Amino acid sequence: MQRPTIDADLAVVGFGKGGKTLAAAMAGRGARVVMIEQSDQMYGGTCINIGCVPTKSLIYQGEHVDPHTAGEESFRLAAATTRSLTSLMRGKNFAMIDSLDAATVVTGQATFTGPHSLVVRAGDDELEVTATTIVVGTGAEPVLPPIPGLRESNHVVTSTGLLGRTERPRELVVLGGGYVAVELAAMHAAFGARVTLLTRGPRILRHEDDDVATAAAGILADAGVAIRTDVTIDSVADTTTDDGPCARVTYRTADGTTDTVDGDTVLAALGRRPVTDGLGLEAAGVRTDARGAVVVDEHLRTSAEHVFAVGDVNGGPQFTYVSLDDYRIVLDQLVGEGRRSTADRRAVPQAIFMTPPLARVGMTEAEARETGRPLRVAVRRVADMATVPRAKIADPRGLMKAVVDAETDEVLGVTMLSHDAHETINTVALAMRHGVTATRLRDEIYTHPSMTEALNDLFANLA
Ligand SMILES: Cc1cc2nc3c(=O)[nH]c(=O)nc-3n(C[C@H](O)[C@H](O)[C@H](O)COP(=O)(O)OP(=O)(O)OC[C@H]3O[C@@H](n4cnc5c(N)ncnc54)[C@H](O)[C@@H]3O)c2cc1C
Ligand SMILES: NC(=O)c1ccc[n+]([C@@H]2O[C@H](COP(=O)([O-])OP(=O)(O)OC[C@H]3O[C@@H](n4cnc5c(N)ncnc54)[C@H](O)[C@@H]3O)[C@@H](O)[C@H]2O)c1
Repeated sequence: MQRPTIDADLAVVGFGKGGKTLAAAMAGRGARVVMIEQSDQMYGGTCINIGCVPTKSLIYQGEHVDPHTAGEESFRLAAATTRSLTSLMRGKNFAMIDSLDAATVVTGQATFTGPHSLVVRAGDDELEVTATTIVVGTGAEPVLPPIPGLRESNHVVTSTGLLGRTERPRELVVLGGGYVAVELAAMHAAFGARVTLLTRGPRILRHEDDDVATAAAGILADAGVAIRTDVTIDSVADTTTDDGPCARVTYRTADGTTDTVDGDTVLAALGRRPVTDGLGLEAAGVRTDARGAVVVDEHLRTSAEHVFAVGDVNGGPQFTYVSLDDYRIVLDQLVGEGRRSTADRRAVPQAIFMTPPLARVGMTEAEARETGRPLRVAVRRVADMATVPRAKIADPRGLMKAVVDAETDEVLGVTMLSHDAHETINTVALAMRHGVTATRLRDEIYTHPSMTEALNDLFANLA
């Protein structure tokens, strides 16, 4: 029997930030758009359902735990609020596309069958979608390295499994020292879980300078996260102790000693890789690289002229706002002047939502030193900055760091581990993008009291 077919101007695979925004923009211009999403629990993509929104909701609520309520109960309430929030946003996202006359949302898993055709499967149902232009926005998924017992354990979860929990873990073991590991370790500690974090390098947050990562680790330790560095994870095995069923993680430390830690929950936060398996990209002539990422040019065009890839799947930085910028590039290709490109991206900021948050734009000091440029560097403890009284009341922890070219006065990078850092960093990023010098940032007028005014102090202390 022949499959039913829909013909469209644009087919988008994956309801993530870049894909959905493009689908809405194109359908709004009257193009016939088919938006394909494999799960009815994922309208809106990773960020809304299993990424930024649930983590940030739980982190925020963890920062405001009622001291009179037990941690488990606070967590239960926070999880329920978070679930309502993601469910509301999922519904709104579905409606945003579904309500457009020119758009059709199809729920099922898409696979390429030819350069311009996809089959979408949901159970026994199959639908063929043909389109002039196809955009792949299938995101990324957690990596589970071949550590013996990791996949087999009943207690190991990825961020998706952990964020789906309504009960707080009693003893959480976190494997990894990056974004997901730090955010979820800090959040669970704030709700009173016992948390142990195992990381393979000499410190967490391997992309940051030593002084910054050490300060962040100190804050996490004070918040109750036990951090073990230079660890090699040997195995995970399910067992039962006096506390009940759990997983035992066996690891080696730098001096070769073997140790173990038990957790009723073990979070594998060991990186995320692009989702391209089973997409049938070869049928469309779309190439992938060794990591499975779709290979794209600076306009996000793949090796097939009419197929684009946006978001995590194209191997770029894994952030929602980068996926959004990918949308702008593809829209410009489809209906604009075709000038916008990934090469335009400068000073893209990032933030890890521990408490206080850690945000950076541009280079670390270590990266800047590698360029061989003459540098001036300022490192200031927030507690020593006379200009941030509000932070002294709210949260005096952390430090700020600026790295500047000593000859040109160009700001090369700023790191903030401080109250409101995720907001303040955007001002610095904008300044860097528009060539505002360190001296100008030092002498600008900022509101008082605010964290931004700390820039007066930071840039006055370059040495
Ligand atoms: C725990 C966590 C916290 C995060 N926090 C932040 C944060 O605070 N800030 C930030 O900027 N970024 C954060 N990120 C990263 C951010 O979520 C991602 O970079 C972003 O969501 C990627 O969007 P995307 O457009 O690539 O697609 P995604 O949003 O990943 O969407 C891809 C969609 O494609 C669907 N799909 C896959 N294969 C198929 C198929 N064959 N057929 C049909 N549909 C398919 C999937 O179901 C999914 O819905 C976080 C990530 C995680 C995991
Ligand atoms: N606030 C945010 O913007 C935010 C929050 C969460 C996630 N994200 C995005 O999602 C991406 C994925 O997050 P993530 O934390 O999973 O990845 P990550 O790349 O940030 O960290 C991965 C960690 O796993 C460790 N690791 C990898 N393989 C290992 C192994 N075999 N043994 C031991 N350790 C190993 C690495 O050393 C690192 O510490 C991030 O890079 C980020 O782009 C962003």
